[in-house]
Amino acid sequence: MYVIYCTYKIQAVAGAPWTACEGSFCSCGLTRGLPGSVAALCSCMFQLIAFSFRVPWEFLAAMGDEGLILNITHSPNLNYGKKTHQKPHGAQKSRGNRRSKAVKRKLQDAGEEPSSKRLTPAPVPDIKPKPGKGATTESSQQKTKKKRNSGKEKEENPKGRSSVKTSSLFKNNPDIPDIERPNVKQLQEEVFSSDSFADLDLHPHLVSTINNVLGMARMTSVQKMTIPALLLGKDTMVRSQTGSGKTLAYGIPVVQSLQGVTPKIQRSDGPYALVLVPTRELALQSFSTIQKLLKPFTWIVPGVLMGGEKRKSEKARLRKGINILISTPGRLLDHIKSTKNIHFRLVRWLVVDEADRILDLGFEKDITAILNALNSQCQERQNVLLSATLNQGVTRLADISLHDPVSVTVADDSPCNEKDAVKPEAATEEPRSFAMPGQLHQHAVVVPSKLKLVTLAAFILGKWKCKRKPKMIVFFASCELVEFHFTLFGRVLIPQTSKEDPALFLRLHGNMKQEERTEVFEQFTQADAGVLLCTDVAARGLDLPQVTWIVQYNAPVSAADYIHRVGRTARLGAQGSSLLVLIPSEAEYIQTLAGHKISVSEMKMEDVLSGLLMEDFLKIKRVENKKAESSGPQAMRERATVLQTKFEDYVHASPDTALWAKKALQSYIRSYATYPKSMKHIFHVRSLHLGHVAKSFGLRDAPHNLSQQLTGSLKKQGKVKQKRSDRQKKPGAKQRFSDLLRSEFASGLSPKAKKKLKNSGNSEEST
Ligand SMILES: Nc1ncnc2c1ncn2[C@@H]1O[C@H](COP(=O)(O)OP(=O)(O)OP(=O)(O)O)[C@@H](O)[C@H]1O
Repeated sequence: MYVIYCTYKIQAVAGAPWTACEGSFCSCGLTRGLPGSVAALCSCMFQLIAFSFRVPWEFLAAMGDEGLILNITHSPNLNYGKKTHQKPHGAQKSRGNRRSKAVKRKLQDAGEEPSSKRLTPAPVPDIKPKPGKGATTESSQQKTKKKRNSGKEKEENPKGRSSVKTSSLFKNNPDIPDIERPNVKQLQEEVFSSDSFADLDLHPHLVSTINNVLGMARMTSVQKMTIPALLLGKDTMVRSQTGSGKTLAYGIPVVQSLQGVTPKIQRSDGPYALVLVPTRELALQSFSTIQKLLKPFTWIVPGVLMGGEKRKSEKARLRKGINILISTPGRLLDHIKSTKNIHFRLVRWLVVDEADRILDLGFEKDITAILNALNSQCQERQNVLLSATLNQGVTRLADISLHDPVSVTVADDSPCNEKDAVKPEAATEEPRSFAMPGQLHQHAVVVPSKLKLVTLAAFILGKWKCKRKPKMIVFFASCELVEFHFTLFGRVLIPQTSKEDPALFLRLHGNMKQEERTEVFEQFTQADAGVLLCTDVAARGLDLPQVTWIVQYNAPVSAADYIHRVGRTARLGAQGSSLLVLIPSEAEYIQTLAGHKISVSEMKMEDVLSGLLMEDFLKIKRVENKKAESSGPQAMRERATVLQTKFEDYVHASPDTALWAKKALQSYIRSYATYPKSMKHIFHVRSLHLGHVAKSFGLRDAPHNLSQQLTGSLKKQGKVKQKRSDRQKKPGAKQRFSDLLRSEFASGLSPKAKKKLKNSGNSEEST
């Protein structure tokens, strides 16, 4: 009775949980090796002795902390500089430790880091793929854990130190490797030529439209080289840097040739020119440029066909007649198969813009079918292929579509540049180097996974504080990732930016309805500042004016994609900057880029995070007149931790939001699995630390079973592959699984499109 009384007293006096005292004594080795109940009894006795001899509670608590078994709420927080205590030898075999070892094992199974300060070692819930189930699956144990955790996060300790405990953001991170930056001389192009459009043999009304409606006087280099070749009737392959004016390079000759057709073109004649582009937004943009050029030639009717629009209204427009038809390949093929009125008898031009991308997406079959339909109805035709990154795939397309082509390449690819270039193995995949805009300042920042989310947020907030607000595009690997960050930033960051001028976040991806996509595209085009979160759907061809920053939060799958993404800024001689975010295991990617003559300079993570020092909402409130530090590495780390805690609080506010974050994490892992073989030595799922990656989704723990679920699905796919190969040779199931998961092109497909995708590997982009 006395023992119980004293124990009760200790608890009452010190407010300590019984288990904590037990932990303290167990950890100091006095009860080592004793069976559980005996150890507990002995612990009581030790407490009794401690109480009788007035052993200070701090001492007991310190012992408990040394043991690192159970959390006693006295420990100071944000102790970044302080070394962690070593576990006393005796603690190894204590009951508490035995239990924590099992938990560690479980967590390690799920990819979680073994955390020494975990409060309740309950396993975190599995990802439930079915929406809405999350709310019912949380066990009471987890709820208890959450309750305790949230108490821990918010607490202010009596010594006046703030307690931001959840995010040990700056501990246990891998070292950031020194970035070796090879001496790379990028390929450069002269953007403008000295020649004017009036120097060409064009219709005077066309020249005045270019000068007065489009406001252009001088030709760009690519226009100077391409337009004359096309006016001579040659098939042409055009490669020049992003934002160099390739649209007009083909648009002007097409309009010039069609306005001179005699007798005059009738709307009901149907198509004279066919322009194929990979995405809907690019279709709209190209349509708008052609429409402007046609201003003085009102009898020539342009039109656009693209996925997401109503087929019925497109059929009606086709019936009335479209003379310059701009389309995504899938939708055109759709009409070829199902629309009676479509014919190509009079087609004189075939233009394939972003030709390499169209083939990347697996449209080769569609393109071949379109070419067959064209060839069967018209023989005399001029063909043009264009891209900033023409590759071997396009050479194949050129073989089947071009006759004796002229090749236009603006960049000075002289051998003298070659000696500086580094050629890693991966470069053999894409043997050519491509020109980059000269005024583009490219940076890369290497950030541990745990800090990735706060670093991105810090970067956006830091730029938003600048005098000139940025117009920024942030690229992600999938629709789910775009949605996740759009919502998270909208909820956590927007309320904190100034009331008069809140950050404008927009998002664009393939899972959105077409009307919404078009609206966002137009809104961002017109905006002076804002942050567009998007997938690669916005990477190609889009001419969004005055974009100042490109951020690649997830590395692209190829150097070509890198070039097109960064090519959304620094267009036509303007200034622009880009930032590539990499985790330490991905740092080698910088050398791969160097192999393609792409030179990036390093930006330090600390410099990005220091942007948080300007954010008052991240100041830590301290009690007892202790002033929070407002500068220096410690203050920067504190604020990063506060921001991370805000993200975590939002994510863990309900089971639904937690489930939503887990799904985003899952999408990230899946997208990671789709990097091509040649890049797997850098981007391999195995090199990801799930526990750390989870932090970048505001999750406090790696979802249990995530890795099993993923390998499970791959194994399942593997079995399907095995069965298939028994029956017939088909493209690998794993490959198709990868294709399905890849970027936004794989998600949100209509059942019909999914079936199509299964059969041919095509994307919904063109349908
Ligand atoms: N001669 C010119 N003078 C001034 N501006 C021009 C000229 N030619 C094109 N532009 C403008 O340059 C911008 C980029 O043109 P465009 O989109 O055709 O580039 P691009 O080479 O197709 O880029 P990408 O490879 O990214 O698709 C557009 O805003 C266009 O209006």
